[in-house]
This record gives sequence, structure tokens and C-alpha cells, in this order.
Amino acid sequence: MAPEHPAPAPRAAADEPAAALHAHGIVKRFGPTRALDGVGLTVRPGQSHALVGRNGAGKSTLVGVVTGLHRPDAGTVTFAGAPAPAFGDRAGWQSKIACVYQKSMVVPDLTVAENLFLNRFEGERIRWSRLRRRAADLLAEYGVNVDPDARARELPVEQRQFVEIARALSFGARLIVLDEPTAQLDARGIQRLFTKLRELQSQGVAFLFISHHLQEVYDLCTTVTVYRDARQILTASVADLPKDELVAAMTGERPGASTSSWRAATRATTAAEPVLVTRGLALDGAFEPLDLAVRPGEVLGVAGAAASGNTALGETLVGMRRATAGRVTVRGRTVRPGSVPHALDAGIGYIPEDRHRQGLVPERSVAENATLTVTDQLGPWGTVLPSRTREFARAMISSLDIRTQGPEQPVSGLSGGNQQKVVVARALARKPAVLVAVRPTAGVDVKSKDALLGVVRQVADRGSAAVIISDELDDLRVCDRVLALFHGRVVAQYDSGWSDGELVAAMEGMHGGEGRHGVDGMNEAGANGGEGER
Ligand SMILES: Nc1ncnc2c1ncn2[C@@H]1O[C@H](COP(=O)(O)OP(=O)(O)OP(=O)(O)O)[C@@H](O)[C@H]1O
Repeated sequence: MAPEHPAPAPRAAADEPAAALHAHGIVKRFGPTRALDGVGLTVRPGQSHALVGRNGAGKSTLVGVVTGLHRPDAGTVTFAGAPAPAFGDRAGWQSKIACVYQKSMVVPDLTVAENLFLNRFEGERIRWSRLRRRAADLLAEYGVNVDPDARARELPVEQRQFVEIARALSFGARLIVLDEPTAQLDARGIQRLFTKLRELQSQGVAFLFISHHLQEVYDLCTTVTVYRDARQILTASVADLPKDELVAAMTGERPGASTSSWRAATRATTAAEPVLVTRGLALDGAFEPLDLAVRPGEVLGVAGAAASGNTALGETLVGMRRATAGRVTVRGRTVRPGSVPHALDAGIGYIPEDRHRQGLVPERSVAENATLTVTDQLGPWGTVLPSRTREFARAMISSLDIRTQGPEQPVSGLSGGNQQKVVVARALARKPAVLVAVRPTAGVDVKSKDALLGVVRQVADRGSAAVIISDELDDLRVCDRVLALFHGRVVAQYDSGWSDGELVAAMEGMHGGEGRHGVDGMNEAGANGGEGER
């Protein structure tokens, strides 16, 4: 097992360049919460350094401190051996470090050139022709092959990230924080991003990589630092740290102690009437007519990459988008298309992909947010009994492993991953007949993922149906049956026991390989779990 105590701050040898970033003894409190308790972090020039830890461990808070957003209560930060800029000196911080967030900061309606030079010439008259040339030069300097005249919204996600990185480098920063940069990328996008990052590393650019995808840590990074409960647990060479030891450092348990609490099994009673049925459901431009039948006890996976139409299918099932054809029924009752309240009433619970936009009321408590859709069930005659709200929230905090001071804490004070768990709690509160979850474990740590998927499994085991829409293999493993969507069509169907390779290939549109269950015309025929009985 790797050492439980962080090594003292490493000293650079006389001929070794100073660390790109050295943070030492950082303490940060939010009211009663100690988000960071004397942690450190050292990133070398040209290094790709991963910072990992469970939800609420303190990673985002550290990023806030080293990017000048949070003033630490104690500790020091240096860049290339020089003290960090004064708190509030925005330009000073920009010249040292930049953060590329999950959500791109690029303005979609502006061109690449405009985005690159946004807010740079305050008070100056802007000459657009010169600006375009400078943008082209800048992109060429970092080998970013993007048209400066293209609108940002037309670019694939990873190219928008390249533009953000080029913008950061043009301010002088030689250290870039990547916060879950692959969250919205498919396998090829990830490859292109990693290739570009490696290229920039060879030019001396350093990266601090925050991710819950531990495999990506192994693919990209040379060094990893683990935080747990606001403390630094270890810093180690990735090559010397087996994955189970990394997970053990994150969880504080023995290596290999974490076991899945769920398993996929075909327990759905095929004789039972399906809970969720779609007939010819289609959305122009997103997915073609689709017949589905999901039975009680069944978890159906809908796998697919970004443009496959799988997310649009989820949004159509829950009424956020209005189908252009076909219909949805829940327990035999037709659901009015394009109406979220109707879908809710019909018994469809929804775990959205984007918890920021579709999720929570930040200033309300965990308990209130978790029960927003069930206030009619929490007391007689429409009253809300605080005791019941708290009781429900407590049960959810425990089963979903939500790290919070308690049910009364405002969700704005929770870490990102813990907020996602509150969204899940809210969807479960109504005891839905059908649970529709879109990438439910995005941003959730490795151990909480298990807890969360276990809860989805339990929902099904108690007689509901569940649909998981995701491109994450771990999400799909909990499913009894998985459909692979490509360009709006079902290209393959798998019972549990599929291999990673065949499912990834199917999501990429190459479903002709071994172990194939691909079916032509599946949308109309086989993708419906027991359509033969019709
Ligand atoms: N603005 C805030 N007010 C109160 N508490 C906060 C605030 N921001 C963070 N915290 C608390 O600080 C702790 C660390 O949170 P942080 O967001 O740094 O975790 P994290 O490791 O980034 O988690 P995640 O993986 O979920 O993003 C958590 O207990 C969180 O509740």
C-alpha cells in the first residue's frame, strides 16, 4: 500500500526547473466545513498530473485556490518559483494558470477568432482583419487546426476545448487545469484531445487533470495525487500504483474491498405486461421510429455516442421534447407528448444529464430539493411536514452516500458529485413506475457510482422499469439488455454479458464484429424485448 502521508514538499535539484505549480499547507474553510485541511500539490513543467478523490474530497476547492478564485485561509501557492499573484489580480492569474471546465466557456455565437481575443482589448478599437490574422497565427503556433472564422457552436466539443487551451496559452499560462474534460467526448474525441495534450506537454505545458475516470488517469498522466476528506493522502507515480491501491487511497478501505452491490440479471418476468411501451416513437433529425417494451424488474440500456440520438430519446420519453411520430405508454396509459408534468404524472421519473440546468434550486436545502416533486405526499392535505421531508432526505443521504452536513444544508454548499446524487434522490422520491436516467453517474466518484447504480437496480427489483441512457460502460453493465444506437437507429442488441469491445464498436457504428447481435431494421422489429409475443 502506498504511504498514507504525503511526502514533504519536493525540492527541485539545482538544475531542475522550478515546479510549474507548488501549493503547500493549503487550508480552506466554508463556514463550518473544512474543504481543505493543509493539502499540497506540486506539478512539474510538461507534466500531466492527476488529482483524484471521492465527491467532496476538496478537488474543486483546490482548483479554486490555485486559480485565484478562492482566497485560502492558510498556505502558499507559487508558480515557477514565484509567489502567486495578489488575490483579485485577474490578469496576473490568467498569465499563470487557466481552467478548461466541463462546460465550455467559449461563447457559441462568436467566431473562433472573436473567442480567442474576447475581453482582451478593453477600451481599444478592434481591427477585425488583424485579429483574424493573429488568431490564425496563434492557432498555428499550437498546432490547433481550426478555422478562425468558424462559429464556436459549429465546432466539435474537443475543438472548442483546443480553442480554450490556445486562448489560455496566449495569455502566457503554462499550466492548464482540465476539469472532467472528457465528459462530453466520444472515444475518438478523447483520443484527439489526448494526442493534442501530449503534443503540448512536449512543448513544456503542464496539465492538472481532474477526473473520475481512473482509466483516463492511467492513459494520460504520469503522476497522481489523491485527496480524501480534505487531506492529501498520497502522491505517486501512476506506473507504480496499481488501480486497486489508487481506489483504496481514495476510499480509505483495503485494496479490493469495494465490490459492486448490484449485478445485472435477466430477472424481468417476460410474462409480465411491459411497464413502458413505445410504438413508432420518432424525433426528426434525432432518432427513427422505435418500438420498445420494458418490463417490470428490467433495466434497459440505450448505448450510444454523442450524436447517436440516445439522449434525445431519453428527453422524448420524459416529455422534454415532443416526438414527431409515435407514442409512449406507461402501464397502458398514453403519455401526452412534450409535457414533463404529464410524464411525471404517468409515473416517469427522470435523472437528467445536466444537473446544473435541469436539476436543483441551489439555495434550498438537500431535503427540500430531494422532495421537490413529492410535496403532495409528505403531509395531509397538501401540507409539507418538515419531519417527513427530513426523514426521506436522511434515507437518501445514506443510501446514495451523499456527503453533506445534513438534510438542512443548502445544495449550493455540496460538491458537484453530491449535487448529482440529490438529483437522483429527487427522481426516486416519487417511486416512479419507470425511471429514465441519462448518464446518471457523470461526475460521481468511483464508489458512489456503485451505490447509485445499485439503487437503480433496486428500483427495478421492486417491480419498476428503468432505462439507462449512456455511453459509459459501467452504467450499462447494470442493465439486463442493451440497445446500441448509431445515427438514430438501433444497430445492435445485447443481453447482459456483452464484451466491452463489441459494445464500443457498436456505438461507433461498427457492429459487424464477432458476438454481434446487430439486426437490420431493428428499430421496427427486434429492439423491443419480446416483440415476438405480440
Ligand atoms: N461554496 C461552498 N459553501 C460551502 N461548502 C462548500 C462550498 N464549496 C465546497 N464546499 C464543501 O467543501 C467540500 C469540498 O468540496 P469540493 O467541491 O472541493 O469537492 P470535490 O472533490 O471537487 O468533489 P466532486 O468530485 O463532487 O466535484 C465539500 O464538503 C463541499 O460540501
